[in-house]
Amino acid sequence: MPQGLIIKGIGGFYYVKTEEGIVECRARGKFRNENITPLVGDMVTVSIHNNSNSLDKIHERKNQLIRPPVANVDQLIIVFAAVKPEPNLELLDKFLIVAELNNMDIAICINKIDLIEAPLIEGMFAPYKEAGFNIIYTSTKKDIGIEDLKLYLKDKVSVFSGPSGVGKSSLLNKLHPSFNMETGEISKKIERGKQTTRHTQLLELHEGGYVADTPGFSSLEYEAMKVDYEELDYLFPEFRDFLGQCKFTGCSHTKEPGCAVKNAVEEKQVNKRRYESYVRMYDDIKKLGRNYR
Ligand SMILES: Nc1nc2c(ncn2[C@@H]2O[C@H](COP(=O)(O)OP(=O)(O)OP(=O)(O)O)[C@@H](O)[C@H]2O)c(=O)[nH]1
Ligand SMILES: [Zn+2]
Repeated sequence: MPQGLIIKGIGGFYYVKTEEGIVECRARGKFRNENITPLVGDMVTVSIHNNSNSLDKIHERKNQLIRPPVANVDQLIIVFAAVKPEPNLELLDKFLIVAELNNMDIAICINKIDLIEAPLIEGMFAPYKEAGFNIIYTSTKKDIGIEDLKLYLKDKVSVFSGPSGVGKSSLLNKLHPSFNMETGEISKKIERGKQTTRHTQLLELHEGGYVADTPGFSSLEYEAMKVDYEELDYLFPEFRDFLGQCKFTGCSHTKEPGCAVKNAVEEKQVNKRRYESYVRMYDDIKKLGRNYR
């Protein structure tokens, strides 16, 4: 029986990319009974019949995003603008947590670099580079960095995410001729209502790999609050070398004496602003408690 990837779902039909081509099929009734909805990005087994094909099995998911609804996301492309709007680094830190939490690869894409001097913006993101994150600088206006971005997308299933107005739709339009997404500010507000009913599709890139045609929204930041506060430290990759070296086991790295992470901040081995972002998230998550889930 053929296996493949769901690239589109619309009106009860799923479109599965198999080795033999795209198979249009309906999901078997058992999924509805079990309250399981097949998602774009699912690996599935289908069977071919004369009158209608059926989607028989959904393979185990490695992760799943809610907005946009995509399963098995390999990579989150977190888009911020160099300016207009000014990058909100605390929000960026939350996006990074969501990606780490879901075992997704991460690329930070800083768009609109045509609007600012390169050293200024590189300085701002140096701590992220030092922490090991991939950073791509792009401009859709001046066609900068688009080829670099394509290299990151190759052979992966990627979802773009980031705040409003940073240029996500503009970037997607650059990547694939059929994206044709609405960009700009004025028409955007009118389109907003429509966007919620839009069906997400995975578009196959010429170079190999897929990109979701619906970008994620900044609501992704709330996903970050689902992490256990005890596990938050591990999700800051630049802390990892110091974990386990604090005086107290179970150190929260917020107020305890003899904390190796705080010490690393003082010795400038860990960026202070990233550390402060950690403390704020730690306090917020603790306040929310486990009721939030
Ligand atoms: N100067 C400059 N402007 C850009 C660039 N990329 C996009 N823009 C502009 O920024 C505005 C927002 O771009 P969009 O692509 O609609 O941004 P978005 O992230 O999809 O926005 P939402 O749909 O609100 O989430 C538009 O006016 C674009 O023309 C760039 O590289 N440089
Ligand atoms: Zn500590």
